[in-house]
Amino acid sequence: MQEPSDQDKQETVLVTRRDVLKMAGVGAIGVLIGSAGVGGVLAATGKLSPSSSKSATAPSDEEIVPFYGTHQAGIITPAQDYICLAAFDLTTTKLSAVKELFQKWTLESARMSTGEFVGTENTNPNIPPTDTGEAAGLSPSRTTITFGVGPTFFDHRFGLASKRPAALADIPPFAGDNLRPEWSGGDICVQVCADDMQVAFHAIRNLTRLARGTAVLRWTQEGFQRAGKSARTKDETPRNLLGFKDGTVNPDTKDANKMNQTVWAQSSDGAPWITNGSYLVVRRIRMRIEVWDRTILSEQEATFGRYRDSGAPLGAVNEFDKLPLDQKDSSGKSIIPDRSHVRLSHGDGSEEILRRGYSYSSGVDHKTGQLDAGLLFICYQRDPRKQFIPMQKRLAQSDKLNEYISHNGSAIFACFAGAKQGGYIGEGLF
Ligand SMILES: C=CC1=C(C)c2cc3[nH]c(cc4nc(cc5[nH]c(cc1n2)c(C)c5CCC(=O)O)C(CCC(=O)O)=C4C)c(C)c3C=C
Ligand SMILES: [Fe+2]
Repeated sequence: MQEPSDQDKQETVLVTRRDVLKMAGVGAIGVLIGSAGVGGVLAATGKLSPSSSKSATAPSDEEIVPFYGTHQAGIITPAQDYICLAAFDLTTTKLSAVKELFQKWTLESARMSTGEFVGTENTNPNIPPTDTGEAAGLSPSRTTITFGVGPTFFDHRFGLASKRPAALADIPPFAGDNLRPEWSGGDICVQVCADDMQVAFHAIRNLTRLARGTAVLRWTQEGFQRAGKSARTKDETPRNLLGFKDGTVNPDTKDANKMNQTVWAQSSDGAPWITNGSYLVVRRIRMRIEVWDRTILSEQEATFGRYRDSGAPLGAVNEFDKLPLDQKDSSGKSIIPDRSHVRLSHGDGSEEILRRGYSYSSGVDHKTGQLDAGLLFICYQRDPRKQFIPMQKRLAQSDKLNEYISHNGSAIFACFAGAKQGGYIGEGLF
């Protein structure tokens, strides 16, 4: 049999999305998609037989990350290639409106995660389409949409002050911070990750549209990790914009006990509604790329405490070797320098965070003519007071890397537990 051409494959997916539209008029779409997914819709429309719904032309299981579950997707999910991170401020003072927003966001996020359109009405010529359309024909791309609320969510406006968890601490100022309000804070955050930037953008755009009258965007930041297709090996650690492998040491997301110890908030932690959720800390960290590029290799490696090429710790051979923190050279100096990034971030090893960062490049800083590029540092944890905050305090004080970076955005959010089908994100709080 002749292999379908790329054009054929695209056509089939386009048909999928048009079929979804047509079926919306029948009113059975939610039930159908809830139980069968997009492949089921295709099958029901006769465009694909059920057995072919996992073919190259229909979204396969690998392209869909389930939205519903005990935990929100997008936290321990293996990182996708792209991120669109958005912080919103609420413009309403009615808690009922906030609750409705989360209900709408939940339903539509679940749909977008399977590659469906937002809403049901896209063909009536007399009204604007409910979906903005730019993701038509695109795969679900492992989209995950993750929601959280910041400390300001618990101020006087909604009567929720008593529900603010102690772990949702204000991030204290750190030495050298250069924070800007336009990249900091927010009542709500929405993290969209996907293997296609257009799909991620589509999600943020449509969620913003749904929030009209209730919340407005405060800031957004897009980021990238690497292009999945261009990575030589799927499991290779991605490199940051300073050229080093970044993400080598991270708690094992497949180890459920470890995740309960380090990432997921527990019922014993004090705020029932956040149980099975997690705390997100975001820092927008600009890199002084031009200065770094004039720095000799041995100094770059001493800055991180790792070799650039292999990613191995200085004094070791392989990327995943243990840090030889006690090893000294002939003059008695530590092989992993005292002020190196890995030594300081590692500390005594008792504080661990789940890093899920992305590189960003946001054009030129017109004041200096230099690139505004760096790391959108993202980490998840069970309690930032015991994890991110003490770690960043050490780094801010002495990290050699500080010569080459500047933290210009900061935010913290309590990310809800996952939702059950029929429920909604944030249900325990409202
Ligand atoms: C407060 C937490 C951290 C910030 C902020 C941070 C910024 C930052 N990191 C890199 C690059 C690398 N980080 C690496 C390791 C590493 N970093 C942190 C924490 C923060 N980093 C931790 C906990 C670790 C692991 C420490 C350990 O136990 O070994 C590495 C080495 C490779 C790796 O393990 O990923 C690199 C490279 C940049 C560029 C940056 C700010 C721009
Ligand atoms: Fe780091």
